[in-house]
Amino acid sequence: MDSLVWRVLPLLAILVSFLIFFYFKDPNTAQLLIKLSSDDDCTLLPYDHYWISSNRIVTPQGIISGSVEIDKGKIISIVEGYGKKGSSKQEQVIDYGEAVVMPGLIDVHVHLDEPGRTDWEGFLTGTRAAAAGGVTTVVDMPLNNHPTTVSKETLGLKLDATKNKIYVDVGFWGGLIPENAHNTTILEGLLSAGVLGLKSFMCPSGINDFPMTTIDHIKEGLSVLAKYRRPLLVHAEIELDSKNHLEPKDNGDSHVYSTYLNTRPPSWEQGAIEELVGVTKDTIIGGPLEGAHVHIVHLSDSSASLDLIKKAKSRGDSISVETCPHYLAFSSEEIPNGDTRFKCSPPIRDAFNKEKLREAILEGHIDLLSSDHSPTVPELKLLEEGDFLRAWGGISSLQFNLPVAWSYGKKYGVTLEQLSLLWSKKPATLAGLESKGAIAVGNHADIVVWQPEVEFELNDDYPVFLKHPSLSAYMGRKLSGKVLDTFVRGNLVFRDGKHAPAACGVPILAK
Ligand SMILES: NC(=O)NC(NC(N)=O)C(=O)[O-]
Ligand SMILES: [Zn+2]
Ligand SMILES: [Zn+2]
Repeated sequence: MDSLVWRVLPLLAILVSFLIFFYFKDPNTAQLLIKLSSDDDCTLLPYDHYWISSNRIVTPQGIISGSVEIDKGKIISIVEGYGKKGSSKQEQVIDYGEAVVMPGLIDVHVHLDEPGRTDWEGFLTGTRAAAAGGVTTVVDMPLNNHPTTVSKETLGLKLDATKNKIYVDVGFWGGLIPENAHNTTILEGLLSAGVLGLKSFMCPSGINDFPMTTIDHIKEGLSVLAKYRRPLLVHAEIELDSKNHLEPKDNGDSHVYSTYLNTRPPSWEQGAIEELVGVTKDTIIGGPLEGAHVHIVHLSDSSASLDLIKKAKSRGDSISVETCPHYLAFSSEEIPNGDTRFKCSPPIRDAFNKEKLREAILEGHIDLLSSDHSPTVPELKLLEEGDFLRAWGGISSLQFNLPVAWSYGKKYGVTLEQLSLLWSKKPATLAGLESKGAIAVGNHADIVVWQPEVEFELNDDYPVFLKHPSLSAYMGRKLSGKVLDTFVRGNLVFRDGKHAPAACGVPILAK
């Protein structure tokens, strides 16, 4: 008997050390090995009623020095005066000193690609990266996943795929494609099932089961959306005929960025937006499409396209526009030959265009920022070949939204209050997330705590949680703005490089 115990014990010890090794080596593997389910595993904090104090809390009324009281996931009071917690017991106070306490970022343009293309990204990797970057809510695009999210049933597949995998809250855009634009039953089914709005392409999307829509499909979609009071997001580029193309430079060498840039001129964006504003005129109060809203995603052209949007806004159209950090950080002149990490559509344009986009942000003509995080696998990004014409278009950036927007934005005068409008309040409004987007009493305690002054380099030692870190155009850059802690509905989901043991984000469905 004794000898049996002595034989089993070492085996048991080996098994336990194996489990411990995998747990600390790779938390994803740990999730597969050990089923974690308790509520306590959702948060790195041992209590659910606590205060967060800081000298720099970004609120809708400005930056205050004080404390935010959180109870069971909600903000229940905000007290001005640092060190004055409003409670005599003050049992649980997290004092962040000079670190900035800001509403968590809401990224309304993220391609998580699950189900169907989890080798590109996925709910687990994407939302872990989001949490590490202070993004507390993402809204997932209806394409690159397979099948695309174009019906109640395909939304159901998305929801199934989120189980135990989302570290932050996730909403969903549904797809508007010719097939459902003509079929109100499918479209209403999708909207009733809870997508926050619809998304369509005015040019080929690169995904077979996500065909482009004409302006007539868009009108049909808007008339349904008007009833639900939810937005239509549009990839606004339209393929114009060859006479509108600029002459290819550099002999059409596909390893040179300008060759690709010339294939998608600003007139493609202008052409699409011209058609759109012809329709958004009907969204004015009292108009036939009152209740509908058009949101133009990832605007790159800061000239005529932006003018059209400004004019439509001043006329009272229900229209908004986003741009992405890569259009504010990079310019075409700097993109090295063959570096396909920078390929996206619409393309990154020249430095003059970038400056105009920056001005438009400061002047309030651009409503919000989003990442358009759209990764793929290395084989399709063609880094080895460096072929801009054949490589997949999409920038990988979700984890770096905050430090990138801050590092490049502060140089031209963006303030913390503006950042929180562009990344939290306005995106919450677009997506209809009433309890998110601001540090305000009654709201979800979705909070990022970060140090704007701390600099770091995105090198190989930096903990990147994206599925394919090497595909991000930001690798190798020096940035400022280190995320310390991320709270999602009061759960501390990320602290100083480490995630909570379990994924307790929730799917957000519109009612
Ligand atoms: N299928 C995509 O993910 N496309 C995306 N690609 C980019 N932006 O290059 C997009 O949002 O258009
Ligand atoms: Zn797009
Ligand atoms: Zn996109």
